[in-house]
Amino acid sequence: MNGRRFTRPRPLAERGWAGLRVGLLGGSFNPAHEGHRHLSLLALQLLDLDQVWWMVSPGNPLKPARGMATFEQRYENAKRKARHPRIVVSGIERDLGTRYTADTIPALQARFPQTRFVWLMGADNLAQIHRWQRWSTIFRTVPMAVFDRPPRGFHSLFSPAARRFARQRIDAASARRLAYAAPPAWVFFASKQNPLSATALRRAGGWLRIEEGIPTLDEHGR
Ligand SMILES: Nc1ncnc2c1ncn2[C@@H]1O[C@H](COP(=O)(O)OP(=O)(O)OP(=O)(O)O)[C@@H](O)[C@H]1O
Ligand SMILES: O=C(O)c1ccc[n+]([C@@H]2O[C@H](COP(=O)([O-])O)[C@@H](O)[C@H]2O)c1
Repeated sequence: MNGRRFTRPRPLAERGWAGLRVGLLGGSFNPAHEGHRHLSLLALQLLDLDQVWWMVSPGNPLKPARGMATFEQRYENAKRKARHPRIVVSGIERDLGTRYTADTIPALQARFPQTRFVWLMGADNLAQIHRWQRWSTIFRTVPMAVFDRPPRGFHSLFSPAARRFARQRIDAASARRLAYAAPPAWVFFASKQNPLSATALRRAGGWLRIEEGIPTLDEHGR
C-alpha cells in the first residue's frame, strides 16, 4: 500500500445521503456499451461506491467532432444502456459549461461538498492522460481508479502519468477506501477485462442501427 493511511469510512446510515461515494465515469458514450457497464459494476464493488455517474461529455477535447453523435443522442442512448439502479447518467458537464476534466472536477466538488468523488477510467486513458489539459492537477484533485482494458492495458503502467505518480499508486487490496484518500492517490485494477469499444461498435455499422435494430443509414456521417 506504499505506506498510505486511510481513515475508516462510517456506515452509510451514519453518513447520510450527503456523504455519498461517487465514481465519475466521464466519456463520449458514442455509443454506450457493455464495457462501460463492466467497468462501472467493478467500480461499485471494488471501490465500495454508492453510485457511478456516467458523465456524458459535451465533446472530448481530443476527439474529432466528425463521427460523433449529438449530445442528446448519446445521453438518451446511455440512459437506455445503463440499466442499473446505482448507475446514474448525467449531463452535468454540459450544465456546468465545463469541457476539460481539470475544470469539471473542482466544479463538482464545489457543488457537492459532502460527496467523495473518484475518477474512473479505462487503461487506454491512463496511457494518454498526460495529453489532457492540466493533467497532473487532476491527479492532485481527485483519487483515481484505472481498469485494465484490452489490448495491452497493462502497458499503461509504463505511461508518463503512471510513472510520474508511481509512488502515489495504492494497492488494489486497499481500494475500498480510495474515496477517502487524499489525492494524489490512484489504483490500477488488473481485473477481468471486457473487449468492447465504441469504435468497434461503430465499425460494425453505425450505432443507431445496433441500438434500435432499425436498418436505416447511419446519420452521423460515417
Ligand atoms: N471495455 C472497456 N473496459 C474498460 N474501460 C472501458 C471500456 N470501454 C470504455 N471504457 C472506459 O470508459 C470511459 C469512456 O469511454 P468511451 O465512451 O470513450 O468509450 P470507448 O469504447 O473507449 O470509445 P471509443 O472506442 O470511441 O474511443 C473511458 O475511460 C474508457 O477507457
Ligand atoms: O480535459 C481534457 O483535456 C480531456 C481530454 C480528453 C478526454 N477527457 C475526458 O476523458 C473522459 C473520457 O473521454 P472519452 O472520449 O475517452 O470517453 C471524458 O470525460 C473526457 O471529457 C478530458
